[in-house]
Amino acid sequence: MDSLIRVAVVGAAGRMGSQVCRAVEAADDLELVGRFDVDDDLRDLGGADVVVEFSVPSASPDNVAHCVGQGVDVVVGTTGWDEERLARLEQQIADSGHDVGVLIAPNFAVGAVLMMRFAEQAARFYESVEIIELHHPNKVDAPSGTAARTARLVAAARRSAGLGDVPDATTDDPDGARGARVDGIPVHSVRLRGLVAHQEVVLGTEGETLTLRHDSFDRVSFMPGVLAAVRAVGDHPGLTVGLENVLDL
Ligand SMILES: NC(=O)C1=CN([C@@H]2O[C@H](COP(=O)(O)OP(=O)(O)OC[C@H]3O[C@@H](n4cnc5c(N)ncnc54)[C@H](O)[C@@H]3O)[C@@H](O)[C@H]2O)C=CC1
Ligand SMILES: O=C(O)C1=N[C@H](C(=O)O)C[C@H](O)C1
Repeated sequence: MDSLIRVAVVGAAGRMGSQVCRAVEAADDLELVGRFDVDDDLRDLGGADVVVEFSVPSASPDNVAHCVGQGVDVVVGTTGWDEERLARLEQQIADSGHDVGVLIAPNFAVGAVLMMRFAEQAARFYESVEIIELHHPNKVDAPSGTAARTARLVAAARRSAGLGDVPDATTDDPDGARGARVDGIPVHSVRLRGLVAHQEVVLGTEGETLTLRHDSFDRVSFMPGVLAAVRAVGDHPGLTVGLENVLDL
């Protein structure tokens, strides 16, 4: 049998981190060698081959930079990776002198990845599009990373197709009822006890609408994607954004 992949988890005490620890322990080809959370010294990362990072947006860039500096591949699920952060990370990888791979995915659920792809494909056929993301009320960031990425993919597809702004006659919205705009696409965030992670992409044109919806009812839904990324990241040196890159989509 090939040697086991040694995995450490950063953010191990959190909702996602603890689920990842259980998934790694249950996998025959992986070995859990470290659990790190806030205030732990990451040092040599427990001798890990791959780190899985699910912490908070304010801490993730430093944690990932530490792993890169140690020459350890990283799978990142934490949100908040805007263009500026990604550019800085790309430079850190280039400067590290290590042939290291970093895979960042805003959503590891296969259905969510497909939803993003379908939304991108559908975008050019519809004049209107809005995104509604719905999450548990303990989530600290809004809009969700998934919604932000979906909006950017849809906006790029619309631009390629020569579509202009989404139609919207609103001139009077003192309470922000029309939601946020990400790359010109309206995004609405709902926080509700009982939910886990959900998103709708609603597209409309004359006489018809199309609704794409994905629901994660349990955090186990993210685990096949996380484990696929752990197994693949060593074959993807440099920075990779999106699980679709290891799913052959
Ligand atoms: N990509 C994906 O598929 C998914 C991404 N997420 C994202 O993952 C992140 C974590 O989500 P949850 O687990 O629900 O949050 P959580 O709040 O349950 O867990 C975060 C953990 O990070 C720890 N932490 C805080 N500062 C740290 C530091 N400096 N170093 C190491 N650990 C630190 C906290 O103590 C906590 O244990 C969020 O950004 C969330 O949006 C969540 C679900 C799926
Ligand atoms: O915080 C969460 O729970 C989730 N965060 C990610 C996001 O912001 O898109 C992925 C998923 O939606 C769950």
